[in-house]
Amino acid sequence: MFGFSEKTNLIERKETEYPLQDVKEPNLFRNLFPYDEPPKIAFNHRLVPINMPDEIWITDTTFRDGQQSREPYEIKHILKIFDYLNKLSGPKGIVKQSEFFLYSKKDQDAVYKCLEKGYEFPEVTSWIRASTKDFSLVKGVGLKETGVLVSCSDYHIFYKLKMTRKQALEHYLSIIKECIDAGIKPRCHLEDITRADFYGFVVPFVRELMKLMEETGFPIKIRACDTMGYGISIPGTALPRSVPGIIYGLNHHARVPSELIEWHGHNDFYRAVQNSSTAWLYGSSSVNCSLFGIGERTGNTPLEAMVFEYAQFRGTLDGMDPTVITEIADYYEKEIGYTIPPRTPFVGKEFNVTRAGIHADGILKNEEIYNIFDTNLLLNRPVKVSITNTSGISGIAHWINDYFGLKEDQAVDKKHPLVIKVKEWVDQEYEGGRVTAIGDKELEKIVVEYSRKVGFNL
Ligand SMILES: CC(C)C(=O)C(=O)O
Repeated sequence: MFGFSEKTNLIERKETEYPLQDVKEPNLFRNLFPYDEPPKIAFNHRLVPINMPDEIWITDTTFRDGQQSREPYEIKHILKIFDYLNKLSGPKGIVKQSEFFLYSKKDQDAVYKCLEKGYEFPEVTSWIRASTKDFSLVKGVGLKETGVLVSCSDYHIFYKLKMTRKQALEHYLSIIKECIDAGIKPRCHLEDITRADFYGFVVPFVRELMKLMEETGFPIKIRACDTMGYGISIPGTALPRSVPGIIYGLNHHARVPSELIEWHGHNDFYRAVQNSSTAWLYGSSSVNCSLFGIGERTGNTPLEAMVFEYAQFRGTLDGMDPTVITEIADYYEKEIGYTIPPRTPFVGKEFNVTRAGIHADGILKNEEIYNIFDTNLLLNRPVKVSITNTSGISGIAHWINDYFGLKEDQAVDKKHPLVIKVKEWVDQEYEGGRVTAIGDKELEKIVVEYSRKVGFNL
């Protein structure tokens, strides 16, 4: 790992108490969330130290948050995706866990079948309604950990639960105790933490959870859920929106060790990836993601993005095989029927496709000029040039070489008669009013036709 020294997660400090502030009226942070205007970002210029844990990892919510936002996967899909996650995770298990619903017989069957595979990673965990019956269900299925919803903003406490903060805190504690009594490790999903009163509710509540952890010896995970995507990663922003502030505060004021902190982000303001990286950087070991970011509304943090964030932070993929990401994308498109938006980083059809002639010219000289990394090696996706009116003669030469696999002596350059003929055809198309890109199959036909005319063997 670069630039981060060995350290303990919890620094020595004097005990500071954060009593619960049992307010009469909800604190809706109207200065930040006026509702009839876009939300606001406030700065208090407080900087907290970067504190990346010695171990970081990814957890998966494809089958929970991911599935709740789309039509359910068939069991065969779940099993195949689970295989892929295992393969991607590598021997070190960087994709550590995956969470599953247990509501229906189908959900439970999927869990049993994934467990039968006997994989160490990802570990199967559950997501349940917090009730005695559901805790015994988790136990019965043989899972060790479950997610429990403990919504923490006043939006949820006052308006959804219709409770006071004190009532909510007591209610949540009793549920978590029940979970522990049932012998299951709780993972507390602090829903809507980026709109919650951090010192008035979150810290006092999480302190109680940490006391319970000390008393019972049961690890209690704290998942910080940025339910509406309001989190801000910029240093010096004020709580409750500050991701560095939330992670630092959980770690140092609520005393949660890094390995028990997890960030769960949403992408409503395009910040999911950045916020998850920030969570890692400021002391959360775990970031919760879903494949292709499929999740409620605008989605979650894309898991594949965090594979590459991991590699960039750590300087190594640590055994993860990123070519599996391409296999998963193909599987989603061909077998599940999900269309990945073409410009999606790492997986969209166009993510490493260039159209502009000037870029194609660069690629022809040396592909590193316009490719983010060796996408062929790391993702099994060679850099591509797609032909339009702006592709130019170099773009056409690159397309022909790539499409027909022409290498070295065989490769055509921009002076080749075939390339010149095809370029004339492309120009005529656009001069004639064409506005669409030229598809691979269409161009293949034209190239084959002109190769005969110029006597070039493809
Ligand atoms: C339902 C909760 C836990 C969640 O997924 C979120 O807050 O985004």
